[in-house]
Amino acid sequence: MGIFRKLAWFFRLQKRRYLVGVVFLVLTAFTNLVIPRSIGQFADWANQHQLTWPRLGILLGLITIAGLLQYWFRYIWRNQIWGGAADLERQLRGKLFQHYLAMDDTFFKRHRIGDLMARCTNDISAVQNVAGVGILTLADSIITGGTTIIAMIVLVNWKLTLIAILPLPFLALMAKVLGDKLHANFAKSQAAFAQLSNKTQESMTGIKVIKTLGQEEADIADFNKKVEQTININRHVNRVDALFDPLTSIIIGLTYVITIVYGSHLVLQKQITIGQLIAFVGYINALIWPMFAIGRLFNVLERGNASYDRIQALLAETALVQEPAQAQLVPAQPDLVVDIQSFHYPDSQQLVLQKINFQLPFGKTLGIVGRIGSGKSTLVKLLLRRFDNYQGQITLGGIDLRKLQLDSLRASFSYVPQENFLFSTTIENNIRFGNYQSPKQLVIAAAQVGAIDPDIAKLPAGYQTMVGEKGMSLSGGQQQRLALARALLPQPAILILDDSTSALDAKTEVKINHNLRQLKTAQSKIIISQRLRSVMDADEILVLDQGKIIQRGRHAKLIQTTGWYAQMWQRQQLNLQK
Ligand SMILES: Nc1ncnc2c1ncn2[C@@H]1O[C@H](COP(=O)(O)OP(=O)(O)OP(=O)(O)O)[C@@H](O)[C@H]1O
Repeated sequence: MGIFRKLAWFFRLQKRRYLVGVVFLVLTAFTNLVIPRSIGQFADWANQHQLTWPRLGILLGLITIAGLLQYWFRYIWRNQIWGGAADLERQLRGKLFQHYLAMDDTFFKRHRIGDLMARCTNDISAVQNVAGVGILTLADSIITGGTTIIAMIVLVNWKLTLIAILPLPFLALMAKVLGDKLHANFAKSQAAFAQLSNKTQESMTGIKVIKTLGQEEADIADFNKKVEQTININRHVNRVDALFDPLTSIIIGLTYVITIVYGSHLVLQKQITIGQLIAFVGYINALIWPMFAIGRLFNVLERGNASYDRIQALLAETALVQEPAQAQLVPAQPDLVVDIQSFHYPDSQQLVLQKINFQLPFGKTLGIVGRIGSGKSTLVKLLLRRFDNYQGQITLGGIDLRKLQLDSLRASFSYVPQENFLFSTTIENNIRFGNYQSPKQLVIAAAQVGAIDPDIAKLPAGYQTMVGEKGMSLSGGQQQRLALARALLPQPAILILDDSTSALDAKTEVKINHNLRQLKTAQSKIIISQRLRSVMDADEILVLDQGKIIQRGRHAKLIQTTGWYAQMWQRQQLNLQK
C-alpha cells in the first residue's frame, strides 16, 4: 500500500476525477444487485404460481433499467479512472524525458540507453497500472464485495453467506502467493527485456560497423540468443500464470457446491425461498471478481511500487552542472578568458588539462591543434559547461561561466562536434533545428557558407529532401557541411568547430574557410583541427600535448620554430604535394 502514499501528490491533484470515479463505482455496485434479486423474485413468483404479465413486465423493466444504468455508470468511472492513469503516465513520461535531457555525460555513461528506455516503457506502465487497475480493483473489491455480502446477509441468509464465502479468501490468498512467484519471474523478464533492447539499440546504431566488418551472422546469432533467453523467461512466467486458472475454477466450483448443498437444505427447511437461493447464486457470481482481484491487486501494487522506486532513483540523480539562483545573462559581444589550472573527469583521476590559459577577444579566431587525445575536445566541453569540477576560472563577457544562465550560455556558442547527429526529418528542418522562426534566406545563406547549398540544389526535393535516420542518405562530408550550416544559422557569439571538416576534401575545406572569413556577422571562432591549414589564419594558435599548452602564437611565428607545429606543417605540406 506504500505506493499509494508515494503517489499521494498525484491523487491530490486528481482528487475530483477519482472521487467521481469511485462514486460511480458505488452506483455500479448497487445496480449489480438488482439483476440477481429480480431473477430470484421471478423464480419465487413462478414457483408460487403468482407470476402475471404485469409482474413479469416490472421485473424485465427493472433488469433493463439496471443494465442501462450500469452501462452508463461504467462508462463514467472507466473514463475517470483510466483518464487519471493516462495523466499519470503523461506526467511521469514528461518528467523522465526532461530529466534525461538535463543530465550530463556521466549519467549516460552510468546508464545504458536500453535501460533508460525500459524505464520509460515498462516501469511507467507498471506505475500507471496502480493509478488505473490498482485503484479500480481496490475500490471495486471493497465496494462491490462489501455491498454484495451485505445484500447476501440482509436479503437471503447470514449463515448461508458465511459458509458459502468460506473458500473465497483462498482465492485471494492463492492469487497473492502465485503473484509473488510471478513477480520474481517478472523482474527477470524485465531485465531480459532491457538487455534485449540494449542489444537491439546497439546493433541498429552500429549497423554500418557490423556490415563493414562482415559480422552480420555473429550479430544475428547473438541477437537470437538474447531473444531465446527472453522467450524462455517469459515462458516460465506464463507457466506460473497458467497454474492460476485451474485452481481458480476449483475454488469457485467448491463455493457453488457449498451454496447449492447448504442452500437446498435451507430451502427444504423453508428458511429461504427457491428464489432467494437463485439470487444468492447470482450474488456469489458477483463476488468472485472482487475476491480474485484482491489477490491480483497486491501484485499490481508491488510491481508499481518497485517500478516507481526505480523511476525515482533516476529522477533523484542530479546533473553535475546546476544553474545558480539569480543566474546572469551573457553580455553582448563577449570576450572569452580561460584560466584552467587543472581538470580531470569526475570518474577518473587522470589529469586531462593543466595550466590552460588564453584570451579570445570578441570577433577573433583561436586555433587549437595537437596530438590525438591531447585534451582539445575536453577544453570545449568545459567552455560549454558540461563539467564544472575544474580548478581555475572561465569567464564570458567578464562573468564566471558558473554564474551564467545555462540557456543563455549555450545560446552564445554554436558547436559543431566531430561526430554529428542529424535528425530523420527534412534537410531544411535539420538546418533550422531550434531556430524555426528564421527566414528561409538565412537558412540558404547558412547552407551557402557551409558549402552544402550546391549539393542540396541537386537533390530532387531540394531543402525538403528527407534525411534518413542519422543522416544515412548523405555522405560523411555532406553531413559535416549540413551540421556546419546548422551551427551558423543562429549566428552565435562564438562558433566552435571541432575537427568538423575532417571528411572534406582540401578544395571544399579551403572554400569553407574562405566563406567563414567573409562572414559579415561578427563572431569569435574556435577552430580545432588536425589539419594546420584550417587554423593558419587564426589570431592565436594553441598547440596541446597531454593536456598542456606546449606552443602558442600565430602561424607565421610557429612555423619558424623547431617544435611540433613546424614539423607537422612540413609533413602536411609534403603530403599535399604528393
Ligand atoms: N568522458 C570521459 N571520461 C574520462 N576520460 C575521458 C573522457 N573523454 C575523454 N577522456 C580522456 O581525456 C583525454 C583527452 O581527450 P580529448 O577527447 O579531449 O582529446 P582530443 O585532443 O580532443 O582528441 P582527438 O583529437 O582524438 O579528438 C584522453 O586521454 C581521453 O581518453
